[in-house]
Amino acid sequence: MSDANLIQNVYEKVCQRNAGEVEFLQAVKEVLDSLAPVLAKNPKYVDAKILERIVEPERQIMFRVPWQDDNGSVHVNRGFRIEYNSALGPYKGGLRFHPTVNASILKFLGFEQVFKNSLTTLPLGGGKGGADFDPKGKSDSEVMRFCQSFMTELCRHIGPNTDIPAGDIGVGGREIGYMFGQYKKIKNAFEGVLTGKALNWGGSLIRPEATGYGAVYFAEQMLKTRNETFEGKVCAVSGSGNVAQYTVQKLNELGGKAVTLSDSGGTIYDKDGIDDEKLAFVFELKNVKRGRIKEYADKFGAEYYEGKNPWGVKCDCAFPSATQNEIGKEEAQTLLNNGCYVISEGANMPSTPEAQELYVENKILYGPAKAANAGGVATSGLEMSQNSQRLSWTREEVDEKLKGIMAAIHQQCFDTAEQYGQPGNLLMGSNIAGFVKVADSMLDQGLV
Ligand SMILES: NC(=O)C1=CN([C@@H]2O[C@H](COP(=O)(O)OP(=O)(O)OC[C@H]3O[C@@H](n4cnc5c(N)ncnc54)[C@H](OP(=O)(O)O)[C@@H]3O)[C@@H](O)[C@H]2O)C=CC1
Ligand SMILES: O=C(O)CCC(=O)C(=O)O
Repeated sequence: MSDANLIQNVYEKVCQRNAGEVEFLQAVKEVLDSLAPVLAKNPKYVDAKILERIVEPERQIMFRVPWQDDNGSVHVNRGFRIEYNSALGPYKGGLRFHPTVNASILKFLGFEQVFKNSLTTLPLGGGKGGADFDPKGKSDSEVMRFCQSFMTELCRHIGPNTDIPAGDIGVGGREIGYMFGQYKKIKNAFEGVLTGKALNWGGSLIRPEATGYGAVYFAEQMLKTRNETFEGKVCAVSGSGNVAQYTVQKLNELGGKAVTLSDSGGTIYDKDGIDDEKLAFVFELKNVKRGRIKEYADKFGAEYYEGKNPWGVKCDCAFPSATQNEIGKEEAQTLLNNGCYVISEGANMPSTPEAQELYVENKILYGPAKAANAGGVATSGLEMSQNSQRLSWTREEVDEKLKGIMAAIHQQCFDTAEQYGQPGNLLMGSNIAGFVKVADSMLDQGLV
């Protein structure tokens, strides 16, 4: 059978076994579509059925999460942990609390995480988890009770050498704190079982900043290949949560001008730029008051586009930092028509396959999610190292390491794309470079 046919067969089997899981199937197809030249060079992967094994999660855990609201009413949510692949190290990846969470979304995220973590060069396997719980509009006490109930079950499955969750959409410092407290109480162990912890009790400097900073460092590396910098570049950023906030902060520091932010209600457009003072308002609005981005427009007289995303705004660079499939073919074409030529994905799988095809065809500087947003999990890896050594590194030390890791990831993707005859195609480069290390480790470890 030809390698292309083998890949098609594997994909069809995944479709049959995971019928209707559209996000998961999309993520699998993207990786498989890059792999024919790797199989041609490495028949050992075919013989050992690496593709058939790598698409299947090692373990999928689903559980009931009962909790009580402030009025005493009982609610039941569904919790998950997908322990996808441990060839490179313990399972590592975030937890998402959002009403749309289901097995398909967490399997796509877990699958992506395997290759992303491989690119970081750190010893991290891949996993993801979460619940269809919506923290929006809930009191702190309700969020705490939910987190405690979630961890009461999850704690059986995780540990500092087994599986180390972190944050993602809807899970920030507050939620990590409540979950850590419950884990410690049940296990009677103060250990590095979660990352994204607060500094006082085992967190790392720069972890909150890392995903956003990393996406900007990655874009900086892409610009460097054309002898350019961020100086004067107009940047569109989506989302207004953790990743978006620190993306804007780093862009400001490097001379870029961020002009948009968004949430599920709409987009703000500030043609003068979201400077550090305005960004401080966003930090307070989103992380303390937990308000809507529209209030930025009210406060600073910026434009507000109700129900719209930022991709219609003229920009040089785009940083999708909200959620999956937020840039479709039409939005991608609009970005290109408006002169955008740098896309660095802070969110996971924010571009549809049709949008990705346009980026590659037009040879723009495209940093795919599993490479461009790997700074978050990489810094989680640095948090784990500090926990193991009972040490805390300085802000400068962690930031330097993050910068070095992002440059190394870019170089790996760039070199791999060249090696496989597709110079500049970092989509292909990231998929192949991420895959090869995991595949080789699976071969080393036998049929497990
Ligand atoms: N945190 C991390 O370290 C990492 C995060 N990522 C990815 O980055 C992205 C953002 O995560 P993060 O910043 O942590 O999450 P947050 O919860 O802090 O922020 C998410 C932001 O995205 C918006 N958003 C979420 N869903 C939608 C939607 N369906 N439509 C429009 N806007 C939406 C939210 O708006 P609203 O409040 O209205 O829902 C909010 O502004 C995700 O794709 C995540 O997987 C990737 C690597 C690491
Ligand atoms: O820091 C981590 O472990 C998880 C980060 C994450 O969820 C991601 O990279 O998507």
